[in-house]
Amino acid sequence: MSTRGEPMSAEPAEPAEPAEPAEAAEAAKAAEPAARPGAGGAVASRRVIVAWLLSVTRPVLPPLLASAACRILDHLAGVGLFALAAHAVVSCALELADGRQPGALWPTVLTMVALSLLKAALRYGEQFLGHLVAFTSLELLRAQIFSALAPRAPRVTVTSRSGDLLARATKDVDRIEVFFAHTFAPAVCAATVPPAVLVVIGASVSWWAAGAGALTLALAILAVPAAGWGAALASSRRRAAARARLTQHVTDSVQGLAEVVGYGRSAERLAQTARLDREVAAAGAPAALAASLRRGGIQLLVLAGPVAVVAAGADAVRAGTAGVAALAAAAAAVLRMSETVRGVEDFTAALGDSFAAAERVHEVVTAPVELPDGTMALAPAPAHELVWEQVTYTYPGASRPALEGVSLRARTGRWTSLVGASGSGKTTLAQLALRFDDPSSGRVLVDGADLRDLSADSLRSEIALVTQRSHLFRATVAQNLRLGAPEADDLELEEACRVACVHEEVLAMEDGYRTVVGERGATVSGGQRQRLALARALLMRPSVLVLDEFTSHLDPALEARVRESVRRWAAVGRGQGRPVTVVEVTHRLHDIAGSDHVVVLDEGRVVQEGAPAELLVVETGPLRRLLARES
Ligand SMILES: Nc1ncnc2c1ncn2[C@@H]1O[C@H](COP(=O)(O)OP(=O)(O)OP(=O)(O)O)[C@@H](O)[C@H]1O
Repeated sequence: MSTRGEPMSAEPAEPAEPAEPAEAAEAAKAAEPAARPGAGGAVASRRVIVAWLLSVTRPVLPPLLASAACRILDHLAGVGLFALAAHAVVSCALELADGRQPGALWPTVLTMVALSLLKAALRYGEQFLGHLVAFTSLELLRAQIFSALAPRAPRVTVTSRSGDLLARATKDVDRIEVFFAHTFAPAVCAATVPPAVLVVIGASVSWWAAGAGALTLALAILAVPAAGWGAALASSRRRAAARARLTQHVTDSVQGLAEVVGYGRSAERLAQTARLDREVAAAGAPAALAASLRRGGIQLLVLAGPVAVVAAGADAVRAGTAGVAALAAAAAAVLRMSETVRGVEDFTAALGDSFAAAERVHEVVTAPVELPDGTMALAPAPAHELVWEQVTYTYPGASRPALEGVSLRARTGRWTSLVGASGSGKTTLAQLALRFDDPSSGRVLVDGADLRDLSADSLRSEIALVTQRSHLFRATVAQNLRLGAPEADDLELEEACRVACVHEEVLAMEDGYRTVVGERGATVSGGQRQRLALARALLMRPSVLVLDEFTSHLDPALEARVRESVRRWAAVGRGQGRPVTVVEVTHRLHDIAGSDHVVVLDEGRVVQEGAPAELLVVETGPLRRLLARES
């Protein structure tokens, strides 16, 4: 429990400079590209990232190509407009200077109007198709993230920070939009429009003028954007990691709002948020500086381009092989290609962020599945036997095992209670039965089959887990109940709620079973949430029910009612005349009298087990010590 005066998180209270070791370690951990399974493996090379992003766009390749084609034609139309205008103006000026009446301008004006309309349509087409590609690709990316997380669930929730995963699935994915919407088409355009225009200039005006234009454009498109790219990418990576820490902190603060306010820590949390905000800004400063320098350099080259074209093409005019108006049109065309250059500059400035985000998402998508699904299906049965055989388990990153050499048996159709002091390993043992993770050594068996060999789907359709903190979604009561049994009808819903002793309370809610429970079940009481979670599990008609402190929020009278009701339900089970297997984790020792078998755990080991009647008469020993502590 946090007490006044101590900071609540690993992040220190203000002042934060210099960073404390704990904070530095935390920051380094967050900056690590692939700390845990939620993150993944090592950072992939840029080529791999680009290939992966392009592979994501495969289903949207036609609109992507169409968008690039629209941009190319749009830019060519822009160049044509500028060249036409420059040609017309200089021709008129020359004719006036010679004392002649300028020729009719309306064909030029009409052509320019037509080009402008075409340009507008092409621009709209490029934007529309580009964003269609981007949003479809982002949708595909999010689907990739969730399908990558699904086989790692629920382990990923044990080993990864939810705020970090949230940042990867939302903000990082959004940042990749730049790659899809603003990179491919500008890059293709920059690679095609200038060469095409320069060839026309070379053939119709002067190859020297074309060469001068090519030099300035090549420097503006290739050399300057590449300068400082490595440093900018490193800065973007640091900023992405800093943003993830900020998201983690804000998520934590919002989820723990009651504690933050209740313990008077609002100012401290705000100060920590402000510090993390400053870290984000500081991490991104080098990238911003590089972007400003690039912009200045490109601007200079873009303006130098027409001057260089005129200087290099002057000889052709003097030699009479090119006209002044044509040279002016060439200079205007090169000036107009600043739009093409700007496209490259824009995506270069944002690409660092986009790449850093893509790397973080790629880590999630390509992280190895640490719990490969088994191929055998667990055959449905009225009940199953669970066996933990010499199980040792250490949480990722933990220095000592939570369980050490635990062997125990939860017999078919019996009620087994796991008791022990806080931290003795009861929950870990229960979670291993649903394969939240694999034991570091030893095996967990269902009816003799190793969980590693069984498919997760078949396992989870037979075994249901009710925890003390079961999650309710922001959905109706009925939708929450149907999570594991979508086909259950209303009568079955009501029956499950009756067994969980919550039916009357649901009926009393504003819209009964259609009442929307707030995010994380915020609009129902802790006890109601527990009983709804119990009803949800019962609705699945499991043959093994794992109950982890499932009555911890209930008052003694209600708890006794619920327990009695669940015992009656368990005795009938799936209605095949045989009781289901129940494994219960409990602190409440007065409950164990109704169990068939009691296992006492201490510091990750089994220290006593037997029928309650045998254990309760023993005058000394672990259970007696626990009972003494309780009274
Ligand atoms: N995600 C985790 N990462 C690292 N260590 C963990 C994690 N979850 C639990 N532990 C540690 O594993 C040990 C066993 O925890 P477990 O939750 O299984 O105990 P428990 O007997 O169920 O405790 P309680 O009765 O308080 O719920 C404890 O030392 C705990 O600190």
